[in-house]
Amino acid sequence: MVVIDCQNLQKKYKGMAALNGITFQLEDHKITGLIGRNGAGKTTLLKILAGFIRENSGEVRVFSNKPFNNLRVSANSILVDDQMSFPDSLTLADILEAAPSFYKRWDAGLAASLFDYFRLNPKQLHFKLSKGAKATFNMIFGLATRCELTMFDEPTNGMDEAVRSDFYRALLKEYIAYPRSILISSHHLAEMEHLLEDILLIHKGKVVLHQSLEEVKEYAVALQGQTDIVEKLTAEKDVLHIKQLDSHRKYAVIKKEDSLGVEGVTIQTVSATDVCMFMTSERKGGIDDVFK
Ligand SMILES: Nc1ncnc2c1ncn2[C@@H]1O[C@H](COP(=O)(O)OP(=O)(O)OP(=O)(O)O)[C@@H](O)[C@H]1O
Repeated sequence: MVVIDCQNLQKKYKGMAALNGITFQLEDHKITGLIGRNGAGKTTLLKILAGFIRENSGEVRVFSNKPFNNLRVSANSILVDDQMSFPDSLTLADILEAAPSFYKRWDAGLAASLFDYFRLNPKQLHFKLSKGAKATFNMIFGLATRCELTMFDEPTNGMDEAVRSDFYRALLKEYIAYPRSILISSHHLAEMEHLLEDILLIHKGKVVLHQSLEEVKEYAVALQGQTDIVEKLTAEKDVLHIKQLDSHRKYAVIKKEDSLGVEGVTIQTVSATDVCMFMTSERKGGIDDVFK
């Protein structure tokens, strides 16, 4: 079943395009990583999907409904981010108590166990929590809703190493026990790679790549060897990244293809993180280009 359907989605802020024709579909029961550089449009996309803001043009459907101001969408989806706000007068315990009246699949047992594990104080007010404690509470809230569509925007921001690793584990365990559609934006692809089935890579408000993680890992190869041989081999190719290693050796990343074997050149795999970084880089040589 298609949970999210975006067709040529556009969003502008004061005339500047944040989303510039986003088209993709998300099937249910998958964990998808929403990856992109700063300013790529990830938060804007998530806010539109959650129904918080409205697109300027194009089509967006969540559970076949337009999400903006839609009760069916908001009761079955949640966006966990650092802007989640609750009434100032409510303690954390009050928030957890009120949650099931809106989220019908709310799991009070899970919320209570995670709350204890992370040693949160039930009498604390949400707006007074530290950055890390707020991120932890929001994550617990998001998981306990068991919403059919659960979206996280940079959920580990502010969490320490141990909490981040616990979060990824809790997310995976929850997903296995109660499958749902999870869309998670992060700058830390490498550390959450083990969770992901698919990658949705966006750049400048457009989808650059939407593939399974396995396909992304197979997307490119790196050639390393004598400069003239590497240059000859990559002359007609779509080069994603290039780096001069020393006075006579070069490193180049190209789209994977068969029969590249040439003596004097080693062929290496390219990680999903690097594929995403190279495909969204303005310069083929990255930061090195600035110092040429
Ligand atoms: N409320 C706003 N008013 C004006 N411009 C905005 C607003 N929100 C976002 N933008 C702009 O829209 C573009 C996309 O921003 P968005 O926050 O969606 O990107 P992002 O991929 O989430 O970035 P980051 O990884 O840095 O959080 C950026 O150029 C940003 O400056």
